[in-house]
Amino acid sequence: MERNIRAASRDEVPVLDLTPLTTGGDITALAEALDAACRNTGFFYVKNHGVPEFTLNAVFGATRRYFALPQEVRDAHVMDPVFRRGFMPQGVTKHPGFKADLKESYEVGVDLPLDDPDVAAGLPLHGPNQWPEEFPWLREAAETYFNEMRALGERMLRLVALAVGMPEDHFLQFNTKPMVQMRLFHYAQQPEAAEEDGQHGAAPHTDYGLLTLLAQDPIGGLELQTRQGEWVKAPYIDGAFVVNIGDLFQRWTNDRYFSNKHRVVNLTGRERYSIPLFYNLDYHAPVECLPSCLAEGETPKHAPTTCGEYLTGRFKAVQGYKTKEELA
Ligand SMILES: O=C(O)CCC(=O)C(=O)O
Ligand SMILES: [Fe+2]
Repeated sequence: MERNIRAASRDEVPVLDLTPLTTGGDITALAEALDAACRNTGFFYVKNHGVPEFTLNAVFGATRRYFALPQEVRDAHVMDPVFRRGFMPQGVTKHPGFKADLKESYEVGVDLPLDDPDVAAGLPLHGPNQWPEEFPWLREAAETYFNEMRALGERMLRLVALAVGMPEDHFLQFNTKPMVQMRLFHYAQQPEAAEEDGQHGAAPHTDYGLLTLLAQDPIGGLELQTRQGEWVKAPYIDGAFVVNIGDLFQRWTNDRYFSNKHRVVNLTGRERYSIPLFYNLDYHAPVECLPSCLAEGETPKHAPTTCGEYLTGRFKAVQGYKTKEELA
């Protein structure tokens, strides 16, 4: 069924050409365009981002292949509760006020060995990835794509720092062991009645972190809320990523940028696949109003926190996450 929702306009979700960032050129104008997009919906596309097309195609191919495996096979790779890497079955993600999301995922992060001091100390969400030995193609494609996207996220840190009026290397100070999370998603076709029933592919939510870099599937399905509160579709643009900002970025900017709600509804009659990468900073990175975002006479709207504390809190609220101590 076609949904009676209009597509976002190019003003609402502009396309930014990252060529100057990719080639080491002058990024001032790009930072201004990003600032304008983030003051509006907080959603934009990026093209000429430097991530090779074959790497993207390979990870989508592996994702389709993985989710075509029998459920029992995937259940054998179910994520470990402490590090949260591996297969996350349908039903785990549940946003307050909605039924559990219909999607299932494979969870990947920054791969840290067990003897890493932060892992050994039990720092939440830090640890090794989990790979099914019998399917080396999954690891191969996912790691290659993760590394490319992590590098893109890191390049974009310069851009977002300039956009908010900070020195270009501001966020790079807190980028030693960033809490980057990638999710390979599979959305089954959703029954039409599900949405009225409070169930979605992904229920309306805001993202938690700094930047989300999303590879969409050509069938579409992502919808976002404009600043006026209208739901619009995020069209598929070949070769471009959808980028949006999350709650942490809203806090850094004292709400100059807004972490906008979005959702996924898949009424296409087809399977949908998507791959978001959530770019965040180090666990202990301070999250408080940036000096450049506090106008005279203004006060910070949010209490200071850290990247890791905030993310851990959101994971607890939405995905039933428990820390190592809580599990013990
Ligand atoms: O699958 C998508 O297109 C978006 C997923 C999403 O919003 C999320 O995982 O935060
Ligand atoms: Fe999201």
